[in-house]
Amino acid sequence: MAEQREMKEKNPWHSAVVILITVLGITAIVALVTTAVLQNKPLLQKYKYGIVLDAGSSHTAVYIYEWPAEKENDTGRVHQKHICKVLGPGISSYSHSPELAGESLRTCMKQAERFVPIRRHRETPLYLGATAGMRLLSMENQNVCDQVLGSVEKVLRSTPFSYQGARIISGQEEGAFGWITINYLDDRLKQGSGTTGALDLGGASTQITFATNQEGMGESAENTVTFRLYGNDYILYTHSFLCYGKDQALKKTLAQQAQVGNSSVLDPCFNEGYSVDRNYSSVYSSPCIMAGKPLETGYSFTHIGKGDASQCQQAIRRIFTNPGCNFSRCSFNGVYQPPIQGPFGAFSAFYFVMNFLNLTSDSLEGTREKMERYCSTPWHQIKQQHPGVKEKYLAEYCFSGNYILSLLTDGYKFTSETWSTITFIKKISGSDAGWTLGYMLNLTNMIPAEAPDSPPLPHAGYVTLLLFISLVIFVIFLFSVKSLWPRCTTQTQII
Ligand SMILES: Nc1ccn([C@@H]2O[C@H](COP(=O)(O)OP(=O)(O)OP(=O)(O)O)[C@@H](O)[C@H]2O)c(=O)n1
Repeated sequence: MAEQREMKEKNPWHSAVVILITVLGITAIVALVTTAVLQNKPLLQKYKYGIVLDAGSSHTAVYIYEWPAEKENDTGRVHQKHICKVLGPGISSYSHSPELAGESLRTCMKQAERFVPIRRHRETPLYLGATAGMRLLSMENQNVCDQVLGSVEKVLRSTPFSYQGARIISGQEEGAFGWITINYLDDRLKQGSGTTGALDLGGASTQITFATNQEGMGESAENTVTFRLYGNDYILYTHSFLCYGKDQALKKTLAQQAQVGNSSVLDPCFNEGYSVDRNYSSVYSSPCIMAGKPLETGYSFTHIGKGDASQCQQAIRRIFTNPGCNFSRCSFNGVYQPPIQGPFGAFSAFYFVMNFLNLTSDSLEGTREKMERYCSTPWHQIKQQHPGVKEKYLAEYCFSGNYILSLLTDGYKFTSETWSTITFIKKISGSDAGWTLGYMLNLTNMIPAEAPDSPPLPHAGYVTLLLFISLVIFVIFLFSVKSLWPRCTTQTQII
């Protein structure tokens, strides 16, 4: 006790300073920890929304997208919240009663009102993009086409959303925005790493799009699209083949097998035992089949299945014309195509068909074999094996599988080696592969041309580092303070 008293007398501030430093230190640590915890606690996230209607040739789908309000430029942030499939056919099928085209959208638009919070309705952009069905209708009858667009516009304007327009998008846009969608969802754009090509098969058109090096792209300006995204330049090859979607390709194949006047058509692309009465006018009812269209198409015929995959592919090959290639290389119909550069994502009907036929992970040879087997299976057996599948789809799968084989190999020149670079996909990270997301990202400027500046550390890392460094400084400080009074401890220990 005497020594302690002696020490206090020697260092009158000792106890007070040590207590003060300890209190300040503890207070600082508590403050730092509290700040770190508060900064990192999950915030109540606010979301924004965008709606895109894909008015395709076979049907219309309404896509609702959602993204965190504060982080619009972060790759992969926008995701599909909901999809509503409009009942009935695509809007181009309402040419006889255009006003019903708009009416057909009402149910899905009501659904959209429920999926987007009311307070966001007014600011939610709403777009409609029509694809190949409307491209064909505009070729057939521009006036009716305008009436159909007017009818959908009227209904979309009556919704509480921010209507931004209904238009027919070009085949080039359809291809390029499909490419943006899959690469955005795969998080490849911000990384600036290699990209994935896009293969899209619809009912009335099909698109092929892939990034390629500059060499050779000067050959065909109409097949070139350039983008600068997140500070990276992309030169894309893209082509849309109108009339080569799978429904129009089926009509083309049937038309070139049918001879008007014949009462039956024996079709290798349909299963044996399949037999349906059709009218020739249904085959020729498209601007895609103008060539060879007879003046009188009022006859009917019986469409009979023969079930032969090899013969079917021969028939399909004849719809790809070969008028000569004016470029260094072509795909088909004299269209320029540089050497394919994979990997590729194949979506829409590419996926529906190959998924149904269980062909999403087979080699090219395996695919050919399975197609032979599928097509030679009698129709009654196919129906028995797939009782839940819509009969129209079921009947067409032999044709559709062979068409995909032929389009990819005879058309786009995929080989046994490059076949494995194709992945058949429906969704990526919960969002459908297709042009709609890319279209919205582009129109809302959500993908910047330059990479946004980002701090060197993420927020959580920054707070943790700050806390750690502060603790180290505090500990060093304590040790230094302790060493300022060596005699206190030494003297106490000696006694
Ligand atoms: N389960 C399904 C769903 C659709 N389909 C077929 O897939 C094609 C439709 O693909 P989609 O991408 O929806 O085409 P659309 O947008 O309607 O056509 P386009 O882009 O050419 O306008 C149609 O032939 C349809 O019969 C199919 O075979 N199986």
